[in-house]
Amino acid sequence: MSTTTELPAAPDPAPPPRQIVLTGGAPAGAAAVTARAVSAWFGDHKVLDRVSLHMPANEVTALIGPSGCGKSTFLRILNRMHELVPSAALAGEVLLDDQDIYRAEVRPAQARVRIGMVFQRPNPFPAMTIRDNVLAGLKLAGITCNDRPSLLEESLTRAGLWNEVRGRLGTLGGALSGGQQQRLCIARALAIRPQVLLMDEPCSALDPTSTNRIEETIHELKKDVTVVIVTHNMQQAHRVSDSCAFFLAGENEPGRIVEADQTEKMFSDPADPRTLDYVSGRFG
Ligand SMILES: Nc1ncnc2c1ncn2[C@@H]1O[C@H](COP(=O)(O)OP(=O)(O)OP(=O)(O)O)[C@@H](O)[C@H]1O
Repeated sequence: MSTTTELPAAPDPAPPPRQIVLTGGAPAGAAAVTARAVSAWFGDHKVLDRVSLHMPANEVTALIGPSGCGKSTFLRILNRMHELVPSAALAGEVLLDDQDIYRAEVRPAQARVRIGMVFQRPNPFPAMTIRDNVLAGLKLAGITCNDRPSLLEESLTRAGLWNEVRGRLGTLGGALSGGQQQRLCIARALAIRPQVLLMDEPCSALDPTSTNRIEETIHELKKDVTVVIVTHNMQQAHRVSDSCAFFLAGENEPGRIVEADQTEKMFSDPADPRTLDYVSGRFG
């Protein structure tokens, strides 16, 4: 006797994931940032003197050095925020890949779409929902998105927050913990898909567990964004960065870079003894 066995029907192939398309934003992919002979002033107070530094694409560069040596000023020059201070002036060039972000035809807002920033204190819009916080930058930057729910999920996932908030996207951003608020701010910065993310002491207001989460996030981020981070925490600089630049200002002198190199070299065998003294906690 012969029997025929019907093969079960093959399952339908899963539909391909819909591609999220942003219109009016930055070009895709991380970009390198190069500062050439950057000097900066507040009024007649010169705070940086001819700082040159290359920050490679898809890497994390840490800016380290004692308080007041100009790290934050340098960071703010990299996305044209320095010029928001009325007395501020600067000289030199900042190249994003090979284009000067200070050339006449570039509007500051355009530069800030390509080079996002996360600040020391989490600054979500407290009365806005988590969803609206993340997507807030699109409207401000004049960017449209074909699939906002997917962009929301993508941004929160990249910021390491999706699993914690996926069930309460309509609740207020101000109700999250400090560490979650900082990751919400990272998601907000990522939602417009910048090529570079600047982080100014992003963990200094956070507990060790939240700090750890943000460091993990930074590791993930460099796959598709260049990260430049200011940190006073030498262990953090060592853990998260590929290269470091050590800033120092003498008394009544502007800040300068003493040395910049691969992080491992800076922490184990720096060229300048002042770098070793600083990274090993002997001053600053
Ligand atoms: N808005 C401002 N107006 C005037 N001077 C300023 C302003 N911001 C910074 N400065 C001065 O510029 C110098 C460099 O400050 P900056 O904040 O860049 O240093 P920093 O290395 O980031 O310090 P910290 O590690 O303490 O944040 C300091 O002398 C500071 O007082």
